[in-house]
Amino acid sequence: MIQEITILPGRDRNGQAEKFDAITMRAGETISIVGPTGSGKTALITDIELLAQGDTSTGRYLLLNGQVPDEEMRYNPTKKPIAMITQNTKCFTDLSTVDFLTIHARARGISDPSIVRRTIDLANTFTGEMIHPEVKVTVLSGGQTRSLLIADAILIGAAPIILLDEIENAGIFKQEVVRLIQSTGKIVLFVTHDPVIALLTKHRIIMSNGSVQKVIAQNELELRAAQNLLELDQRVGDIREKLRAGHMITHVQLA
Ligand SMILES: Nc1ncnc2c1ncn2[C@@H]1O[C@H](COP(=O)(O)OP(=O)(O)OP(=O)(O)O)[C@@H](O)[C@H]1O
Repeated sequence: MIQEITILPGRDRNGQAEKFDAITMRAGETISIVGPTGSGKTALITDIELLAQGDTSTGRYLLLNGQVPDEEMRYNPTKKPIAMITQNTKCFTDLSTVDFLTIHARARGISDPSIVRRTIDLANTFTGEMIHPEVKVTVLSGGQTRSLLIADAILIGAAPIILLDEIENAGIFKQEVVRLIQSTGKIVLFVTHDPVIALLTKHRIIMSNGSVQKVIAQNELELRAAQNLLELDQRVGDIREKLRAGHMITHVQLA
């Protein structure tokens, strides 16, 4: 059982040693990774995905439960404790959504038949475009695919660590994702440019020039700011959904 994952420092893009001792993330924690374009966010999350052992461009090392992970954990997909979902993650299989989830649930030894419906229902709370159970996974939109895979990772997948790389950009209700994911007991990292996700996560890793600059813990003030931003974001989201559905906006909705 993975209780914690630790990042040990490597080098920045100029080859200088990173200035932190170790970052340990524990089960049930949400962490965002923020920073300007090109600051090394994807490189950091990729180090975690690969369970790097000084063998990537950053020279970082990863520990699981304080130990060097064994080769099986790194290279055997059935043992790997990490699921990564990016903007480019797609399902390549000629199956309907319901069949795809049924096979995954069977492979994971889950016998409760309601798991498939619950996973599709959960995915539909993350996306404004309803996923129909009989639709083929290959024809799902980008937002639907990410919603389905996140719901699948939460309810069916066994991976205790979930990495989400810039999921916010297409048709995803990200506040729902953060809210629901916080109660799963998993370690979840979001690479994000989105202030709502950044403020809702318990910790925030700040990147610059390929290195970790600091780690900020969520505080009361930021949590309140997040709530205000969330209300604003909700209103923007409502208007976005109306526009997507072809409606017109009245000044009352903008007030
Ligand atoms: N510590 C490092 N050492 C060497 N190269 C690095 C390091 N960190 C990042 N890089 C390289 O710098 C480039 C930009 O990094 P990366 O793609 O991770 O940035 P990003 O913050 O994810 O950017 P974006 O917001 O545009 O997605 C990549 O080619 C990456 O391999």
